Amino acid sequence: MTLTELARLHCQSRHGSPPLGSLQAQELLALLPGWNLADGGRALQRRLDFPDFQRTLGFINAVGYIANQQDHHPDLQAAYGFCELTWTTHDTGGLSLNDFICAARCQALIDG
Ligand SMILES: C[C@H](O)[C@H](O)[C@H]1CNC2=NC(N)=NC(=O)C2=N1
Repeated sequence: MTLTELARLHCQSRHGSPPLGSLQAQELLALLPGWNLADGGRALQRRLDFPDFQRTLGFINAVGYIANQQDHHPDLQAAYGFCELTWTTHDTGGLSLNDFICAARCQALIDG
């Protein structure tokens, strides 16, 4: 799979599914340069830096649009010039393909 193909997938309900294994997570992580696993492999994370608050907020709004469209929602930490995105799947207690799909869609916002 390529990053573009990953970003074209759609999130699905993961209720009752087990989290991804670490091998699958590592394979998907390889498609997303700049992203890291966090929380003992239960989350996917990236910090994005922006020159000002307006652009930080603009990015967060675009992420919010994706999250509502995909019904998959990130944990967000932000300040004037950065946003840290953390994707994890509450329904599985760890990572799912949904986290990688949403990270790829957010990455596409930056890469164009
Ligand atoms: C009912 C609804 O589809 C679920 O609660 C969705 C909503 N957004 C979600 N977001 C995240 N990050 N994990 C989930 O398991 C999740 N579940």
